Amino acid sequence: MASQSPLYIGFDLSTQQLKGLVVNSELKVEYIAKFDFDADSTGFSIKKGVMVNEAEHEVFAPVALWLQAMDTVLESLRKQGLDFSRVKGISGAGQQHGSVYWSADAEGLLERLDAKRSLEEQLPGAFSHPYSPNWQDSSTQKECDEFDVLLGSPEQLAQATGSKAHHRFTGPQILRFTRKYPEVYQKTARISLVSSFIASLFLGHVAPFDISDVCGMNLWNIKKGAYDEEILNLCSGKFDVEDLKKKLGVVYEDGGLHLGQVHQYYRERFGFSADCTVIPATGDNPATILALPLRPSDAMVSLGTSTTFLMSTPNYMPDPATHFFNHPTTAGLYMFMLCYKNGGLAREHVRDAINDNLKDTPAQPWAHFDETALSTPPMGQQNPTDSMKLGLFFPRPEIVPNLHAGQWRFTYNPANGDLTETTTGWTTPQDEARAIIESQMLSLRLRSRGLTQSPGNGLPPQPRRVYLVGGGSKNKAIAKIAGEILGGAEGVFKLDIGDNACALGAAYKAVWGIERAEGQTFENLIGQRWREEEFVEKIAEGYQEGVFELYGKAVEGFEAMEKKVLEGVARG
Ligand SMILES: Nc1ncnc2c1ncn2[C@@H]1O[C@H](COP(=O)(O)OP(=O)(O)O)[C@@H](O)[C@H]1O
Ligand SMILES: O=C(CO)[C@@H](O)[C@H](O)COP(=O)(O)O
Repeated sequence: MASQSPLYIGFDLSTQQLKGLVVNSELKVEYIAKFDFDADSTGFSIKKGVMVNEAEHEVFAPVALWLQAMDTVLESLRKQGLDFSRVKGISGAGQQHGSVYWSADAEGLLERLDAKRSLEEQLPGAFSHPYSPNWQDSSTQKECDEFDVLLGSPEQLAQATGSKAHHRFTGPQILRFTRKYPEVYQKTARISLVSSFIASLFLGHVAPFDISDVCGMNLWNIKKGAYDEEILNLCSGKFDVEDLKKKLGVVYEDGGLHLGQVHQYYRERFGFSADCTVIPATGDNPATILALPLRPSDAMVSLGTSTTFLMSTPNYMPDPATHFFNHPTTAGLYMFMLCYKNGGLAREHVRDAINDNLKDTPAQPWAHFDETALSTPPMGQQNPTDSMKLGLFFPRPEIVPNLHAGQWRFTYNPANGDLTETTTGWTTPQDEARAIIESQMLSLRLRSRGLTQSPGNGLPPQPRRVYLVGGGSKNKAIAKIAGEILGGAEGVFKLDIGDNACALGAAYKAVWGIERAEGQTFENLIGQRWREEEFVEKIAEGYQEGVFELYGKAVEGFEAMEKKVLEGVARG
């Protein structure tokens, strides 16, 4: 007899793909389906999941693409044999900050979904605007300046909302939308985040924002646990602030809240049962920290399209250089985050340059990149007295630090502090394989050092463990260099489910939302069911005496290099 034990689905709607991942109550993965936006979609002029308007620094994605993806992922799960009637809970993870603009017809269209037709066929009329601004967008400098001065300074905005103003954050994006598309804004009935958009599809009506993902808007006052009225007032532009509040909707504190039963459409079309419950979907980064029982001393590095550095902490210490979010499940905890726009795609540029230079693209496209990175000594120093090679590699405008696109190469002598912008001594592109990984990891170490402590035994401050997740976590060369720079008293680890961490975290959120006992925390429930030896794998050494300290010196040079580049840009 077929098993009737419960199953839970986590969707991950990220920049380049939609995944659906199904786990059982024992946290074991049973099914995975993936829709790659570039490779699998039809009818959209996208590249790497997005469209670009260079003239205005806009980056956006067609919402209908995500409907096509959802139709296909559900079909694929059906074809794999998933018995949807066993699914008791659905949650999701959405690329953060993106906004979806629903029309006045949306609620009716969602409510009346016809099981004989796909979502893509039925929902185009549900959107007042066909595109969702993407987190890589940098069109909102003017709006960010207005947000940053509103409460007095970027520091004060960060105190209130967890972050200073950022181009991609939804508040500045909405303000720009009111200016660029005033008529469309007026006709917009509701605004969703990508996370609440996923929940809305399954509920059959517009879902509330999630308590963690709402912190990616620059609108939510984290300490007050409410929208910041003054900021909302700015965000509504020339329009009525009360109307904006209606568009945004209420926010509930409980990340495991039962939002409602899955809509009839999914029962009829796929065979979901009537007691399948929708749990709030959260951001892809908050969902990533739910993929394991993360301890405050651990760090996660997500190597997706963006690179992000994540920690779970009870200390709310906002700073304009970093982000704090409410923890997606546990009141009193926060997620600390650094986010880099030039992550996976910037590494791919160097990878492609190396393959072009060798006139060879191997079946495993990263093979030459990895070999080159590993055969280059730390910071390109053939001898300890050589200068270190340090660089910044930003094919797109960067978030950390806020810099325009460009490449900068330096040499740094730690003995006398001599720092020179030069390409002399650099062999391009070979030296860049190691240099780009080092550049990304040194920036993480520089900006997270205030949060790390000594793990004991006289070791310098560093994470207990570094977990790598996202597409790049498959790469052992990156893992090795990450361990040398970031440390990790116990080593560098990756999850057994490879690059599906955020879909997994979303599925675990659904397990917790449905199966938790009264008052049981996420950490407690997942911790009890967690099988360390099955679920994680050590992929590289962490702390190595000597090289960690050498990179400590490189951090000083890296900090000085960034300062010099920023000063140069400010001078024009
Ligand atoms: N073997 C590999 N080595 C390094 N990077 C990789 C490898 N495989 C995939 N990637 C990177 O992973 C990125 C996609 O990561 P993923 O987490 O799936 O993306 P997202 O969640 O942002 O849509 C790609 O841009 C690619 O650069
Ligand atoms: O903007 C951020 C976080 O602030 C990005 O991390 C997005 O959330 C997209 O993530 P990926 O598609 O790279 O996973």
